[in-house]
Amino acid sequence: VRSLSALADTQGLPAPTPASLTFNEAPFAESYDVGEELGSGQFAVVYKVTSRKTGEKFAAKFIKKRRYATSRRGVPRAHIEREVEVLKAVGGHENVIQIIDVFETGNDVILVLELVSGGELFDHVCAREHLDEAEACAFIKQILNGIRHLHTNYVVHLDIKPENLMLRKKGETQLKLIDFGLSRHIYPGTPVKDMIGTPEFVAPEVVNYEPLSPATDMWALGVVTYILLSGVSPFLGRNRDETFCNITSVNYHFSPTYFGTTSQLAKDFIGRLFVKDSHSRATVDDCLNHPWVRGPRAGGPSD
Ligand SMILES: COc1cc(-c2ccc3ncc(-c4cccc([C@@H](O)NCCN(C)C)c4)n3n2)ccc1O
Repeated sequence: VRSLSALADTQGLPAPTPASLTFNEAPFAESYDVGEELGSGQFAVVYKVTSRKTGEKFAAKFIKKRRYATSRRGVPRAHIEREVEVLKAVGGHENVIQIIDVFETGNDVILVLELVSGGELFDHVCAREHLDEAEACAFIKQILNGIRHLHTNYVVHLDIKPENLMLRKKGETQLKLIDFGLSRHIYPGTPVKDMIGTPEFVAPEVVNYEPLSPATDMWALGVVTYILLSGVSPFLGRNRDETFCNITSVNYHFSPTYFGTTSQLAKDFIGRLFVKDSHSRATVDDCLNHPWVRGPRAGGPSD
């Protein structure tokens, strides 16, 4: 049996990184001063930090390590290593957050990341209720470029939603995809199944515990597009079960109340993503070539 690396070489796939990663064990406090808390999740806290050497500002995501295999607290090391591997594989794209360094302490793994200060796209949309088509299309094009970079590197994000899309700077429109905590490498021919993601954004294959793929991200992009244009969520029900039922039955509508002035092209773009069969769903390249995205007055209503 050839090694995974040799097999990867013949298929032109990126060679898998070694079984386990080692992280910088130099004291974090020797390199960075910790500033304000920016936000927190179930097992992670994000702080603004300052390089003691250069004075440059970064974000530092402190991920609580799971101490025992039987514990429900903290993140298993394999999941942390997977997130670091993915971030290293996709860094360097203008629409994807860049990892700078990784440290490890007794309780945490600390990801040092480029700092973005423009806030979440979610808040930007909420402040306006919804966006006009040209602004929504401009954001969607950036997200598509970021997703194309991921998918070209066999990475699937698996948690695309407005909260995980942040504006690089206040008053600017450049977006960065963050939070790769659920992301993973998925190679052709290696089925991956998992029940993960945020309910209102997950694709039918997630609900049905069927193989995940880059198409799973494309469904979520359809939900993001629908929300940017209308301010409402297409499949959200009164509870989780109703939401899942709406998703598996592809039960959505373009209500005139919210889509009365939306172009047919925009609705067609969304419709190509809300396709139950993941193999028939539009790919990131199909979307980048869609007339709504590429149109003569790209981003403006074209009908
Ligand atoms: C790489 O993974 C992540 C990166 C970041 C990240 C990276 C750069 C950066 N600059 C500023 C911030 C920031 C600013 C305010 C709040 C938060 C965060 O706690 N909430 C972001 C969205 N949330 C739903 C993940 C993060 N971040 N957050 C946040 C969560 C992650 O899981």
